[in-house]
Amino acid sequence: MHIAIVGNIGAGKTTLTQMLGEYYKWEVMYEAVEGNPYLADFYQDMGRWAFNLQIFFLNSRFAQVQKIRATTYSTIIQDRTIYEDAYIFARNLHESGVMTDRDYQTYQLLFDSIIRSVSQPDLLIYLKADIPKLVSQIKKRGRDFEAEISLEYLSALNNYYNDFVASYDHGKIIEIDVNEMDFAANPDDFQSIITRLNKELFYV
Ligand SMILES: Nc1ncnc2c1ncn2[C@@H]1O[C@H](COP(=O)(O)OP(=O)(O)OP(=O)(O)O)[C@@H](O)[C@H]1O
Repeated sequence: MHIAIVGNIGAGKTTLTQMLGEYYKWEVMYEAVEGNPYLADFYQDMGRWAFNLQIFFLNSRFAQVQKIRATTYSTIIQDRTIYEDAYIFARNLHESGVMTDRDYQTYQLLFDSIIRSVSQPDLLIYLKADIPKLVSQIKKRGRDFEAEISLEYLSALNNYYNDFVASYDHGKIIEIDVNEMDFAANPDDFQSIITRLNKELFYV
């Protein structure tokens, strides 16, 4: 089974991926942040590095979905999906004028070829958070290269996330509003997520 957590920067995907992986003994797949050759440069100069970063993420996410496809014996939980790269991040970079038309077209042609051989996740878990929550979590983790992320960027991404979730038709999706939650520190919050997942996955 393939389960994936989707959500904006700072929504808490990585933490929840790790916690659910431990709880259910699922295999976990994180996104490439440490050792990502473009991410820090991208946040310094988006226009220069947008295309390079998108190609890097697309390739790394494609490698993940191929691995997930080849894994038939266990459940895998994935931290962010290939859909978010294309339908949210790349689309936003193009529509905000950061990525040129020709780069975006090249990206899309590659994405279209790739997506034909990608199986959809069995379940998506969308962590929905408003801007103040995202900002406070980004600040809390204190990555230098994320210090300059603007409110406009976060809020444009949130709009694309809402569109994406509203029109998602590749499979099941559940939405968890995390604005008032701290599932890392509060066991009741984590339990409420487990209860929802048990219902969804195991009908209990
Ligand atoms: N396709 C993409 N285009 C641009 N930036 C991306 C893309 N995919 C991921 N990123 C960036 O890579 C970093 C990923 O960090 P991380 O794995 O901690 O996830 P996150 O998005 O911060 O979410 P969370 O806090 O929910 O785990 C973030 O700065 C994120 O914006």
